[in-house]
Amino acid sequence: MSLTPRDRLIVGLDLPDVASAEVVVERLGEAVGFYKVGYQLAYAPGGLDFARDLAASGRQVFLDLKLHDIGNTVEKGVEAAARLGVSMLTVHAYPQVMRAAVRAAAGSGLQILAVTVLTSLENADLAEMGWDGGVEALVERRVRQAMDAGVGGIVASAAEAGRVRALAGPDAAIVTPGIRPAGAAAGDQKRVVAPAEALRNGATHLVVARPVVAAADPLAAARAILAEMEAA
Ligand SMILES: O=C(O)c1cc(=O)[nH]c(=O)n1[C@@H]1O[C@H](COP(=O)(O)O)[C@@H](O)[C@H]1O
Repeated sequence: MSLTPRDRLIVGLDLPDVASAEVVVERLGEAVGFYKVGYQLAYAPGGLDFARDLAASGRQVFLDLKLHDIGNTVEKGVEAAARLGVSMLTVHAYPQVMRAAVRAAAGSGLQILAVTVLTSLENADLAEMGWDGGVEALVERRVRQAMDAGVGGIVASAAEAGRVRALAGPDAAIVTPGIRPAGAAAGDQKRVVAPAEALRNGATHLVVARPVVAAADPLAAARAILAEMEAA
């Protein structure tokens, strides 16, 4: 079954509290059916209950907690997240972490996504962290390790989506943040790609937060992105 732009657009609810998130979800109405709840909202009072209720209301929810801890802690955390009824959960793409997450999610319907190299990083940032091989080589290494661990989806920049597809095979989800429509401010993102180009590169899902939730008219912003995706 082929996915529509509406199935592929994930709006990041990077907002300070549940009340603000409810306003945005209400305004976006039927136009958007897939939301991401990340640090800011998840750690706000009621944030995880909101994620659970949003999933129960029929929306798909991507819980973006980017777990990275010892295996036992990751396992227990993933088991608890699976009980919220969300569709996707991120972990950092370290082999031990990914294996623990995949083990814990087995049979639950929760898809584990491996965050390869954050879209806010470029080669100089990786060198500062002790990796001199550059972004592409590190993404490739982590995609291979993610597939070995049995992870179902990859988070990377859409700039690397073609390479990710070649390594991850036909079934993996390729979830790409750092999406910027023409003219939108990059902010702290360094590896940015426009919506249509991201799809052409092979991304299965586009994660967009500020260009929608910080827009004066979030519905108009989301519709413009969906139209661009439709034209891809
Ligand atoms: O895992 C993520 O969702 C993620 C991974 C990554 O490499 N880069 C990245 O920006 N994200 C998230 O995607 C969203 C992008 O937000 P905007 O830059 O406002 O569109 C944020 O909520 C980030 O936490």
